[in-house]
Amino acid sequence: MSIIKSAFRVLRFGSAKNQLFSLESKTCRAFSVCNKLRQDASDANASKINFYVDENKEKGYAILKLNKGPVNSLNLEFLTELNIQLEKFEESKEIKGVILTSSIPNIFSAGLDIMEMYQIKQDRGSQFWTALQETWIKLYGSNKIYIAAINGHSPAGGCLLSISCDYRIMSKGPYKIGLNETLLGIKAPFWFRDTMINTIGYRETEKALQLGKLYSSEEALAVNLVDELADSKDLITKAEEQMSKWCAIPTVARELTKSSMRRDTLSKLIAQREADTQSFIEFTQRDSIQKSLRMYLESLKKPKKSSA
Ligand SMILES: CCCCCCCCCC/C=C\CC(=O)SCCNC(=O)CCNC(=O)[C@H](O)C(C)(C)COP(=O)(O)OP(=O)(O)OC[C@H]1O[C@@H](n2cnc3c(N)ncnc32)[C@H](O)[C@@H]1OP(=O)(O)O
Repeated sequence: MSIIKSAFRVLRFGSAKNQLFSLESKTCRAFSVCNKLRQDASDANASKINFYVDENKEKGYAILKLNKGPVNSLNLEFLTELNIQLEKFEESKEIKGVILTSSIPNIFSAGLDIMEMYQIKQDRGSQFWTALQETWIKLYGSNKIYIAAINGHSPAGGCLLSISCDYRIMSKGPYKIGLNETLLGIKAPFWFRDTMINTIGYRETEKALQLGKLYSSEEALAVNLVDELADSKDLITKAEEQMSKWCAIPTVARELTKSSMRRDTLSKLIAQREADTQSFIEFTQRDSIQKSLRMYLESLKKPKKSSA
């Protein structure tokens, strides 16, 4: 059961009951829009393996490895598949927690697939944004323990995935993490911002978001964007050690505590999902934004200087 649902339970007889049930029904409507997409995604991607799941039911946790080459960029189909998997974890009685990592060396996730924002039709854009909202609500609102084992670069949407987890361990190395949206000419959505504030505090977020700052792993540790650094070869072992520690905490007390910390941030998006999607569509259709995205895409496609 998700944090949102348990929040409804806890407050069932309280004065917030009507407001929360209205939030829940809005959420359910938005989720049902995704049902057909889910079916399409599972049909279309039956032959592709965009992530691996390694479940250790004896120990009570799973390892989810993102595997969508070349850079785990998040497009509609990938997000839809991930949402199905997150739901399976949430419903599992055996799985208490999930280690989220990537099978692609040096890359955790390059964030949102920029092609989902560039010259995209309104319908697709709307489905894409709804799927992204759902991923965040499921991850940030999960009752399970999520530990991010960040094995490489984690910009923008990759950073959002990481900060939606409960604990972050990052590989030592020349990797970057942060919300760099302003460098693409766009403003980070309020729920990206709020998740960042909840992680590193207001002042640091204000600087980081305006500058589009990408932190090195050492800098990320210094501002609590990540909780721990590890040598690449030890990353998963360290994540498993941490997971055992979290799994040993009394479950209901931990879940209620997590829920109480995250409920307000989640409710803010849930109350205005449709308006947020409209803002995304309106914003990304602006000529100035399309121009910025085109320039950014071109800079990504430029041949890289040889290191030799
Ligand atoms: C009123 C307000 C309303 C709200 C408005 C909302 C507006 C939208 C808000 C959301 C915005 C942003 C969130 C995002 O996540 S945007 C994505 C940001 N990501 C990045 O900036 C990362 C870009 N990528 C990199 O920096 C590097 O690729 C890397 C991750 C460091 C890896 O480097 P590498 O050298 O190993 O690989 P590289 O050669 O660069 O890339 C390989 C190929 O992959 C393509 N690619 C990389 N990143 C992306 C991406 N994010 N989307 C799509 N494609 C990507 C790259 O172009 C290469 O392609 P090719 O092989 O040359 O064809």
